Amino acid sequence: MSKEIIKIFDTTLRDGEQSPGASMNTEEKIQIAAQLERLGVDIIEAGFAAASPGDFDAVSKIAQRVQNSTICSLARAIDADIKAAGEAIAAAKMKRIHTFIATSPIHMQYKLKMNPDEVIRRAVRAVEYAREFVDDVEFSCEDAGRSDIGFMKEITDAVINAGASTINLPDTVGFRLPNEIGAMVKEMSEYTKGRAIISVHNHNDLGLGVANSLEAIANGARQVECTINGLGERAGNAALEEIVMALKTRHDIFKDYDTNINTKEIYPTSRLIANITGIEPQPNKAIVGKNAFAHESGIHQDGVLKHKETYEIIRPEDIGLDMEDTLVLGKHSGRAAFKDKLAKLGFTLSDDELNSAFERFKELADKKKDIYDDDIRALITSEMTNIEKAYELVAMQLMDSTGGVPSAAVTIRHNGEDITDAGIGDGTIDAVFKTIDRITGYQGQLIDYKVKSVTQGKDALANVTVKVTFNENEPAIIGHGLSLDTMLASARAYIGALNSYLSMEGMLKLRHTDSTETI
Ligand SMILES: CC(=O)SCCNC(=O)CCNC(=O)[C@H](O)C(C)(C)COP(=O)(O)OP(=O)(O)OC[C@H]1O[C@@H](n2cnc3c(N)ncnc32)[C@H](O)[C@@H]1OP(=O)(O)O
Ligand SMILES: CC(C)C(=O)C(=O)O
Repeated sequence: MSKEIIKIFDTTLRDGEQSPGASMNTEEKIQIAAQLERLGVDIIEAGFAAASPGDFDAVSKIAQRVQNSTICSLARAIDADIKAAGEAIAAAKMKRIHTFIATSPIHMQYKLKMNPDEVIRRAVRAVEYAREFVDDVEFSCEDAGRSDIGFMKEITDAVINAGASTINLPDTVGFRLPNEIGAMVKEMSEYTKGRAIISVHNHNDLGLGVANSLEAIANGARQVECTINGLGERAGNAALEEIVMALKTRHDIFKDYDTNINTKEIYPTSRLIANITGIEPQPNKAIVGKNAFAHESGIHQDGVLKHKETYEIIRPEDIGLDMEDTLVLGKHSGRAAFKDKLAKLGFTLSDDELNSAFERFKELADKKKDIYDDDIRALITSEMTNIEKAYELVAMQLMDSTGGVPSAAVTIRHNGEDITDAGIGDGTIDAVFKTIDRITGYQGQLIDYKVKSVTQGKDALANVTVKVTFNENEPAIIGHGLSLDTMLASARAYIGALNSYLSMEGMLKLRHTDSTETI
C-alpha cells in the first residue's frame, strides 16, 4: 500500500525569523531557501511580504529562484497584506498565500477588537481576495488551541466555500497537551474530510511542539508547520528535524505515512541556519545538537563499541552527519579536491564564488592545522551570503596594554580608496567599532554581540555575530564575521552589518512612507 505523504511546511524564514536575534538579510534568506528546497520541504514560507520592503524583496527573490517547493507568503486578513503577498510570490512556479485571523475569544476581544461575525467576514474577504492571485490558499485560525471548536467549524466552512484548500490550526501560544491537540485535529479532520487539508503549527512554550505535531498526524493532520532547529517566536516552533526523524525512526507506529524530506540534508541545513543566525542549537538538542550522537560514559561506550544500536536509535549518516569523515583538506589541497568536498557538502558555487572561497580556504589552511567539515560550511556560508561590499576591511592593528588605553588603527576600502584612521575605546572591540564609525561616518549602536567557535581546538575559527542599529528609528541589522582572530571576526561582522544596512537603506526609507490599507 502506498504511503500517505505528510506535507512539510517550513516556516524558518518567517516564524523562525521571529526568534529574537534571528533576522537574516536577503542573500542569507535566498541561500536558506535553496537549502530547504534541497532538503525537500513541500512548502517554504518565505516571509511576510507586507511586513517591510526588505521582506517583500526577499520573498520575491526566493519566488524567482526556487523551482521544486511551493513558495508562500503570510498575510493578515487585510487587502494590503494579501496584495503584497500575491505580488511578491507572483514569479513562483508553485505559489501559496497563507492568510490568518485569530479565532480565540481572548484575541478577538482584546487584540482584534472584533466580534465573531466580523472575524468571519474578514476571513472570507481575505480568502476570496487571495484567490484573485493564486489557486492555493491556506487559512489559519490563529490561536486555534484556545478557540471554540464550534466557531472554528463555522469559520472553516466559510473559508472553504471562499476557496481555501488548507486549514491550519495553530497552537499559537503552545498551551495544549498532545491528547487535546489530537482530539481537536480528529474532530476538525472528520468535519472537513475531502474538503480541505488539516494542518498544524505548534509552538513550544511547554516543550510540547513536536509531541503535539506527531499526535496531530496520528489524528488526521496531513501538513505540519515547523522550523529548522526549532527556531521561532518565544520558545520556538516544533522542530522539523525532530518531527521528520520521529516519523522515520518510529515507522512501526507511523507506517502509513512518509515525507518528501531527504533526511541526509538535515544536518547541513541545521548548520547553515546556525551559522547564519548565530543561534546555536543547545548541545543536548535532539537530532542536531553537538551531543546528540556523543557517548560519554563507559557503559554506553562499551555498548556502542559492541553493537551501535545498544545506544543509538538513529544513524548519524541518516541526517547527513559523517562521523568518520570530519577531518578534511589541508594547505596542500588543490581546487579539484576543494570543489569535490563542496559538492559532498551540498554546495554549488559559481566559478567566481569558487575562486574566492578557495582563496579564503588557503588563507585558513595556512594558519589552522585541522580543517573540519563545519569550518568549510561556515566559510562557504559567509562567502555566499556576502552582500555587495560598500566598505571592505583592509588592515587592522590593536593596542591593549594592561592599564593603558585600548586603541585601534583600521584601514577600510571604500569606492576603491583605502582610508586609515585610529581611535580609542572602552575596550579593544569598542575601539575597533568606534574607529570604523570614524572612517565611515555612520554611528552604530551595538545591541548584541556573540562569539562562538566553529569547531574545537585552540585554533578554532571564531564566528562573531553583531546586532547593530545605525539609526534609532530603524530595525537592528545583523552582521557576521569569520576569522581565526576574534577581533578580526568582530571587525568583519560590524562592517558586514553596515554593508547590509546600506543595501537595505533605500528599502527602509520606503517603509516609513508605507500606508496600511484596511477593508
Ligand atoms: C502568530 C504570528 O506569528 S502572526 C505573525 C507575526 N509577524 C509579524 O508581526 C511580522 C512583523 N510585523 C510587522 O512588521 C508589523 O506588525 C506589521 C507591518 C505587520 C503591521 O504593523 P502596524 O500596521 O504598525 O500594526 P501593529 O503591528 O502595531 O498592530 C497590528 C494590527 O494588525 C491587526 N491584526 C493582527 N492580526 C490581524 C489579522 N490576522 N488580520 C487583520 N488584522 C490583524 C491588529 O489588531 C492591529 O490592528 P490595530 O492597529 O487596528 O490595533
Ligand atoms: C500565523 C500563524 C500560523 C502563526 O504563526 C501562529 O499562530 O503561531
